[in-house]
Amino acid sequence: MRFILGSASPRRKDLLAQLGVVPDAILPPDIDEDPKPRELPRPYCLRLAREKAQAVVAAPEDIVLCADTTVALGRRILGKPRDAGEAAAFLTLLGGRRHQVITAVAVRRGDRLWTREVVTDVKMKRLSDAELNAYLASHEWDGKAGAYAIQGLAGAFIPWISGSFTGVVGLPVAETAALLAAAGYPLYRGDV
Ligand SMILES: Cc1cn([C@H]2C[C@H](O)[C@@H](COP(=O)(O)OP(=O)(O)OP(=O)(O)O)O2)c(=O)[nH]c1=O
Repeated sequence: MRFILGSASPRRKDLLAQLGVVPDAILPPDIDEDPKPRELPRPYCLRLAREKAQAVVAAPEDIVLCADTTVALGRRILGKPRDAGEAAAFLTLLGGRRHQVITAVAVRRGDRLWTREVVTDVKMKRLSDAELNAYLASHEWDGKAGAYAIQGLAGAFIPWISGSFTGVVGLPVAETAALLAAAGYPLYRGDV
């Protein structure tokens, strides 16, 4: 059995390391991440995690783990911003409100698939022009759903969350441990 991380995200690799899991291979899937017309954030996020896990080529005994993180403002999906202008628009929408960060995790072994979704409520303060401009200049928004990363400078904008911090960063470690155990990954055996 090999453990394959199907993700290009360095955060996901680091969060797995927190569980003592080191991938034998990293094979990021390349799927179309466009939402379907009128698709809601939770079904979208779960669909993407599933499609990522199905897209990774693996042997039947291998365990594949993929995830997707989506920022939802009501029914609206805020994906990864295309440029600084879109990042500014996202952060302006999120500031002064509560939103949800959904992370769906999919673990596949052969044709069996285990999934979990974790939803976290996040409150972001309204940003001043100086805060917004400094954040845009940092480029930390690049490649992040909703145009921010709670684990970096944007932590200063987030006074409150309810849910899973690791879920917001990209991989909820408690739920991931449970999925890996369900798939037969030898998590708590020191000899692997
Ligand atoms: C909201 C938020 C998102 N993110 C990141 C996690 C994800 O990497 C990214 C959302 O994009 P994803 O599409 O979930 O993941 P990815 O494209 O980075 O990697 P892959 O599909 O190969 O697994 O946003 C943070 O790092 N911190 C945060 O606070």
